[in-house]
Amino acid sequence: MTGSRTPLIAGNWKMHKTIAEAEEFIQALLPRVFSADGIDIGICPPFTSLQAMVDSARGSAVRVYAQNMHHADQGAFTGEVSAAMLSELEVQGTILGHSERRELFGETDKSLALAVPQALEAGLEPILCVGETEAERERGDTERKLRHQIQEGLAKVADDRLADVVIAYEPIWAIGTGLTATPEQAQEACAFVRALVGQRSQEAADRVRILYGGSMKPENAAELLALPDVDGGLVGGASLDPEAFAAIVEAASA
Ligand SMILES: O=C[C@H](O)COP(=O)(O)O
Repeated sequence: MTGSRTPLIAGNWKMHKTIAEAEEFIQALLPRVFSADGIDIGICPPFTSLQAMVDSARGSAVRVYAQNMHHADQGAFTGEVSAAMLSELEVQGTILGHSERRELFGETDKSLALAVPQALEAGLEPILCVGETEAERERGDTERKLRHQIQEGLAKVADDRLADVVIAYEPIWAIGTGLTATPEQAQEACAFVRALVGQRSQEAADRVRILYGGSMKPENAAELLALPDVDGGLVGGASLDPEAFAAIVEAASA
């Protein structure tokens, strides 16, 4: 992290927590992060808990993000929600292109290229996820994959809006596996992502926030968050527990 970029620690709950469980979580989290200064804290609950979390977190340091959004204004897209529907809820933003969405629900770079500017236009902060599989890393294709995902995903974003996108580097082999990228691997990939943004605009590259995601937990957070090109974390499993999540926020404040 560098002093010029505000760190963001965002918890992606995936398909976990009912409204009652989400309420219990936020009531336990708020006093634990009360004094976290200069850190943006985000939670990304399922759609069903968004309104309740926005209401409960109002006035606190915690911002609420959705986990997904469709790129169209409206239409026959059963099960999807639009940017306008999310901004009406007063959420801060939304995750886009999580590897689980890409792998299990067929999301493509092409559809994400439409969703990212759509979110920005609606006043939402997109968290665009990118990352390589284990096989891609083993055959030396990490940079090629990241280049493709970043170039395509940001293709329709104007240069002067690039820094309003948050990018999450999540090596797929580290998600939910307990395997974490080494600090060298995380730094190398995040620096590469920043350089890709720099090919469009150096100013944006200096300002854009790049998160690391993949088995981040209290035990490894400080080391990862100290890396110069890692500006925060997109936390899965460890974000389900208020104590563990608060400890990661604490590591970002150190
Ligand atoms: O969005 C979060 C990531 O998929 C990381 O999940 P994880 O921390 O459970 O590995």
